Amino acid sequence: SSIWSNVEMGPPDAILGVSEAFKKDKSPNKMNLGVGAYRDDNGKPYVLPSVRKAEDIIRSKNLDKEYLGITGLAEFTKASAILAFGDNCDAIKNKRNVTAQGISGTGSLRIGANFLSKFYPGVKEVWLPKPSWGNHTPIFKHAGIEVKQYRYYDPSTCGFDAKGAYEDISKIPENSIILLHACAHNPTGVDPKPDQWKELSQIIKSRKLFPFFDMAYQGFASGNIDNDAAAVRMFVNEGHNIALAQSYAKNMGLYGERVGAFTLICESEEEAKRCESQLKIIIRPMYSNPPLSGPRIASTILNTAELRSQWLTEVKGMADRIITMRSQLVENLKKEGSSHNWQHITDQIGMFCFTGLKPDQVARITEEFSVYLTKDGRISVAGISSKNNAYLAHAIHTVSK
Ligand SMILES: Cc1ncc(COP(=O)(O)O)c(CN[C@](O)(C(=O)O)[C@@H](O)C(=O)O)c1O
Repeated sequence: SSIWSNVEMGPPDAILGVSEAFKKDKSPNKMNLGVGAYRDDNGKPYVLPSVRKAEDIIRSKNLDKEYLGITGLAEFTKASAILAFGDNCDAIKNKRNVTAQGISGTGSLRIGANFLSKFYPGVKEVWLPKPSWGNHTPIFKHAGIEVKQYRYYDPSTCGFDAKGAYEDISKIPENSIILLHACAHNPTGVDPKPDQWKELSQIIKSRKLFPFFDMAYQGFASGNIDNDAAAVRMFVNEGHNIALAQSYAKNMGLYGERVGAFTLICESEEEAKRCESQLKIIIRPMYSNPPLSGPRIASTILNTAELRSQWLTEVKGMADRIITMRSQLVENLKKEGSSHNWQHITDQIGMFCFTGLKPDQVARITEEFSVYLTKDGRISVAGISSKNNAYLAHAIHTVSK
């Protein structure tokens, strides 16, 4: 028998597999509402003009292609920490942060998970919201951290299960790790309100839990980078020394450039230096040093005043288009005569909408209308345009009446 005869065919990725099926569909009305990637109102991928301008600036500098250091491009990681924590964050001013460039959000989560697996002195279990981004579980498991869940989503309201979350988090064993989506929760689009974040901060402090924030949509959720980072900043101000994974895939449209950062807020600059040295020892045998071109783009945008403000209008433009698609979809569902309450479609925020469609309704809408979405009923709102919004409303109404 051949050397790999024991290797079984694995299942397609729950999210990326939807795009593969979409590509095979010949229907002229097909809609890909699977992967969380922004499309403009013509359904086309969108390269931000500020990104194109940054590329022109970089090209004119004729830079070399030398290796970056293990923790990446310093002008990128410094700017990334300021974007996340704000200009007047004491922890950043006192250099209590270690910020390393990661391979987008996934890679930043992964080096963080590996660091925690090796050095976290508490309970090596991470508590994810139920449901969470599908990739969170294998990222932590592959790093040797067990995964548990706390109640987060209430199917009866398609909203935040505050009571359930508070109850479950109050029972998490002390010194465990808790993962929090900073904004635009994936897959539900449901975010706690500011007063609910305050309550979560209190409970998490009382249980001595270690907060690991995943911020993959800063600016993309509300259209405002400060609003979207409010929970992260409030936690740091309340004294939590958090970990943070950032992604620039969505808010700068740098998907395939793989631009991200991992931050650890430490007790002191001296502790940050020790943690940085160990983070480098983890990264070096993993991929040695991170990619060059993406962080140069992000750093040029973040560190060039007029490009930064142009970028802010562009990311708000993306957020606004998504918000418009949500309200148009609710309007069109009303026009279809749907008797359901679709308020959650506009209450939810960010890239995704948890429609509440059941697996059999998801199967039907794909089969009969070539609308592609994940089995859990999550749709990527960016896949909707003013041209196919009514079609989608008709399809949803037909399978849900
Ligand atoms: C909460 C969350 N965290 C991290 C990431 C990582 O993203 P990246 O490594 O590309 O920076 C995603 C992307 N999730 C998806 O948008 C999605 O759920 O469709 C998609 O890109 C994916 O990879 O699944 C995410 O939704």
